[in-house]
Amino acid sequence: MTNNQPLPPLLAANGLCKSFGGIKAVNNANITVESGSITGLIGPNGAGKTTLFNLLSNFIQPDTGEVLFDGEPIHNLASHQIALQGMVRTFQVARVLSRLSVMENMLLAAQKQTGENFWHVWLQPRKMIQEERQLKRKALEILESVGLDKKVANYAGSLSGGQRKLLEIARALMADPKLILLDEPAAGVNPTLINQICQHITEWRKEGVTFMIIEHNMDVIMSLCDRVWVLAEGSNLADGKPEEIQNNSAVLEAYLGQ
Ligand SMILES: Nc1ncnc2c1ncn2[C@@H]1O[C@H](COP(=O)(O)OP(=O)(O)OP(=O)(O)O)[C@@H](O)[C@H]1O
Repeated sequence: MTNNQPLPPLLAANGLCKSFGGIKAVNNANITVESGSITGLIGPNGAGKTTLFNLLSNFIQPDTGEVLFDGEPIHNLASHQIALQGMVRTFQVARVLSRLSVMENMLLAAQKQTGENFWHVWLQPRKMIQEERQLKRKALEILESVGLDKKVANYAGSLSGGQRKLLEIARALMADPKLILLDEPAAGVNPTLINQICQHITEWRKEGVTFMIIEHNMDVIMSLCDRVWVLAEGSNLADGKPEEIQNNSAVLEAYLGQ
């Protein structure tokens, strides 16, 4: 039997609203992210992009509307449960644990470790040690792929801004995510490192990771994304392929009118 039904989106936001006092930061926003895509989210400063990310990851609760991840509502799930389901995020200012080493930052992000359970530490110490070894190997592989393998023993706080962003993305990958929400991965990063980050994102997508990216750097958006959503004043302004968005007069007006 053939099944020609299109796959449901990996992430869907329906009618999201969020106000802070009198400010409607997100106002009836609708977004979908297809599995396997690199999806962009752009808009002028203050358009509501980060607030929308916070809602998509249930970091904050919407006033109205719902978010479905893999077809399931996420409003009752805590951040770690959402990560276990396969959605992780990074922040505009990378949130690494400065006083821990790069490796410790990576290991903390790993999911489903036997060692997380107190009784397993007592009952299965060998299994725990094996798992830790495997996790370290995995962490090292990911760190190698982003060029941070020489820094494993360094404090995360000693990394440059760009390297912290790489560490944050590397850490997100430790959770074997289906979807990573990246908040301005190129902001404050030098052009060489931006190119590297873009190459890594393309590689990871080939390996099956879906991305949603907020970014002000239009070269990054245009070169990476399959589809771009545009927010203005908290609401959907446009969505489409990068070249369609580039030539959309309403989008140009929203940016130029800033
Ligand atoms: N916690 C908060 N309390 C009050 N107002 C907020 C809060 N968070 C966001 N806002 C307001 O909501 C609006 C949208 O902000 P948001 O940070 O989501 O925009 P953005 O598109 O991510 O902006 P930028 O591109 O400048 O980062 C802004 O007017 C902002 O001042």
